[in-house]
Amino acid sequence: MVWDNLRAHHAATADRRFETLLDTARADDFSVTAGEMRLDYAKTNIDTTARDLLFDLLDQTGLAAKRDAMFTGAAINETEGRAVLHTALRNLDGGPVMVAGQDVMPDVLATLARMEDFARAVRDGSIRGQGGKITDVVNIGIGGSDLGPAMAVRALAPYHDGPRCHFVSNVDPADIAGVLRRCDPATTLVIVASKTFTTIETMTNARTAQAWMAQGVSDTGAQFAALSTAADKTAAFGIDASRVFGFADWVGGRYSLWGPIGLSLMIAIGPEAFRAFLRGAQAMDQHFRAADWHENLPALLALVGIWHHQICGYPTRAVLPYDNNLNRLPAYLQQLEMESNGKGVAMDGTDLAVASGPVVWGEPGTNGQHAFYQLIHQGTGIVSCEFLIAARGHEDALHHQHQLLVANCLAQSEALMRGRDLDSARASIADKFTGDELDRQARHRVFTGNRPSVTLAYPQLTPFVLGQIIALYEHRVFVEGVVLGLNSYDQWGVELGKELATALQPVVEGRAGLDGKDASTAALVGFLQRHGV
Ligand SMILES: O=P(O)(O)OC[C@H]1O[C@](O)(CO)[C@@H](O)[C@@H]1O
Repeated sequence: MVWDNLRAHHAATADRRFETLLDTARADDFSVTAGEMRLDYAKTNIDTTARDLLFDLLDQTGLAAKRDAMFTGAAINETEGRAVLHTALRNLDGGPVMVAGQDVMPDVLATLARMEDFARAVRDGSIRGQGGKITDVVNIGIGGSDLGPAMAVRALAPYHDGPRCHFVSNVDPADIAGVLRRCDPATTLVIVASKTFTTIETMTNARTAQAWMAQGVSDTGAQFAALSTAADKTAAFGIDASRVFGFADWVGGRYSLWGPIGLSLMIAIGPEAFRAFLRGAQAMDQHFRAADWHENLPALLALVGIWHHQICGYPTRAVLPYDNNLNRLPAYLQQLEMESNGKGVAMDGTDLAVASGPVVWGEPGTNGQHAFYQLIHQGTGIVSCEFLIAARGHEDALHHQHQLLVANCLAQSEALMRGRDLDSARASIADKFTGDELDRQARHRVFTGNRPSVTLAYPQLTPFVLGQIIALYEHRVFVEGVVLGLNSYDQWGVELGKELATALQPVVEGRAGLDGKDASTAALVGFLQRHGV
């Protein structure tokens, strides 16, 4: 019923120019400030009727109760029978969080303290490589065991005062070979990051790194650490328990940056800055739990997303950070959002009644402006855009460049909204063309406008603010998942490809025949074999 009402309201208002709604009152009403961040969603076609209906969706799905169930350790990941408690990893005050009758916080805080001791020792040289102080850290992991720390180390580059950090994820040997070539085994720490410690890409790369390390040092294990839930497997790999940082199955891979998977980040920026990062996320958790939906950043961001994708039917969402250090954020959010909400089956096993989550993509501004913004402004489809912008960068001496960056960010959302009509297009080139040619040329310069965007603004990309931003997106994914009625915390959709790859490996290597393979795959294997695979 609410969905129908939303669709009907969209149909009735779709042709309206939403710019006409915009005045000072709307700019204030359709933006929310929480902590240090401001989310502006005034440049959308959402009006108060649409917004009220969207709030009805939240009530209809019982969001408040489901949110509380998540924070208090209920097994809301129903297909795997697990709690979802990445929030416990940043519960720095240590108030009890119960899972199956047991408080998980003592273990969480003890692991955090062990990570801090380890990170400090690597940073100050009391844990050394066999050739001296650790100069390089190589994190080997994939998916959530890579994207989070890789994104955050990049994002917090201005705070990076520890050893160099490298990230190896792809099973393509070009990835690890390129990194190891730049490192000295005698002063490198290899961190094998894998929740399961079975992921074939990670384990293959870890063995390659082990062999590389053996060429340079006598005790390879002494320069390895592991981040995993599987203590038996890390021991079998030869990593001493004192260098293994474990976590529980209630931390999903794509939500794991806050705990041991964040070790490379902690080594890079130091334990104090890492705590500030956790505190930022914790502040967002507290906001999400306490704020009324009208003032609730994650809820509002989720509702804007639902309006644009499930109601308006815009197929993709572009994340456009005007913050170069967030250049891995779109990739990080691709996993967070698409692995969480890219599902066609509802929690109860029935087909999803509405569209699953959107395609998420993006690049930092201003680079994207000179690449794909053409389509965003004049393509036949509409892309909902999400801009991120800091008031200040970290390059004080170049603040004028930062101001130019800000101007570009604001100009884009304005251009998307306003567009340029035929008359102004004509006027802009009236000195160059006349008659029919003027008309023809002018049409190419028309921007339809009326294209929506939201802007997330913050003072500066500090560890605290980054923590807030990432937790905001995590909770947005949660809200969207609840409203869509699916389980955001499993990822069965990645399994089939893994199984088939395992079966195809001996075929590719020529140790097994092509029996049962389809004609296209067989022909491709044949081509690659003839060319030396
Ligand atoms: O940390 P692991 O167990 O190696 O898994 C890596 C990634 O693989 C996935 O399970 C998907 O294949 C992700 O969800 C996860 O982040």
